[in-house]
Amino acid sequence: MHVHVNAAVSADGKLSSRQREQIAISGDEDFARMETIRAEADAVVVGVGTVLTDDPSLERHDESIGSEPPARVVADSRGRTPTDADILAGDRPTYLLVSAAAPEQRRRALERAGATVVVAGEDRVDLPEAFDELTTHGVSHLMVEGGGELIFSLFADELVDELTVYVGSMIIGGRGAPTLADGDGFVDEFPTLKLRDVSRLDDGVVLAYDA
Ligand SMILES: NC(=O)C1=CN([C@@H]2O[C@H](COP(=O)(O)OP(=O)(O)OC[C@H]3O[C@@H](n4cnc5c(N)ncnc54)[C@H](O)[C@@H]3O)[C@@H](O)[C@H]2O)C=CC1
Ligand SMILES: Nc1nc(O)c(N)c(N[C@@H]2O[C@H](COP(=O)(O)O)[C@@H](O)[C@H]2O)n1
Repeated sequence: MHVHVNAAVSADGKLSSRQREQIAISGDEDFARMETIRAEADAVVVGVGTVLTDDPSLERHDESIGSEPPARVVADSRGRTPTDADILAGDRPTYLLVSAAAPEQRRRALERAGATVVVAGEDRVDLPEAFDELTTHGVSHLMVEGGGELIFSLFADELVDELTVYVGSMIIGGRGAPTLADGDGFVDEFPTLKLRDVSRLDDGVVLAYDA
């Protein structure tokens, strides 16, 4: 499976503010670029932290791009996704990746709301195992939109093939504000990237890396 992480950060590396509400860091051109990456993907994944704060639809907003809208995926160890979340609306498949710690009642509620529940891992979603399961559902190109906890785990599990980051011209600040890769952080054996391209967009830059 090809895994492409795409996100937007402020000039000081934040995904959002300490209040964790959604902030438009991207301008119109970068949101359009994000749409083209969504259109190339078989599925788009976010962590449940992003579902709880942003309630994204992961819709293709511009229907002229691409043919088949991507499926939606949430990494959600305990099945905390609300059953009325936008990510469950409509007919496209939604895969809820949960761990064995997700209460049976929550799993059933999410299935009733239309999700396909994939169990992988004991206490936390085992991402390599869950992604293997997604390939059996036809997902060979996966876009990751965030947030920082999920992105860190993907680097820790060496699952990332490609990273594109829009760096917007604003400062958000705050030691508790999410960054591109949060989690426990690396103290050695830092993942290294190969810079492939740098381009100006809106009032910022897009950095494209191979991982
Ligand atoms: N600027 C941007 O491009 C984007 C910004 N965001 C922002 O990111 C913030 C949310 O990010 P986070 O709080 O970091 O949450 P997150 O979206 O990364 O979700 C983390 C949650 O995912 C679940 N999870 C299951 N298995 C996991 C695993 N193996 N590794 C890691 N997590 C796993 C856990 O319940 C964990 O708490 C929000 O403020 C949102 O607005 C989110 C997406 C894009
Ligand atoms: N690429 C990007 N730039 C920003 O400035 C952002 N705030 C985000 N946030 C993420 O975009 C997604 C929006 O989803 P919907 O269009 O509502 O489906 C979602 O993943 C946000 O967290 N991204």
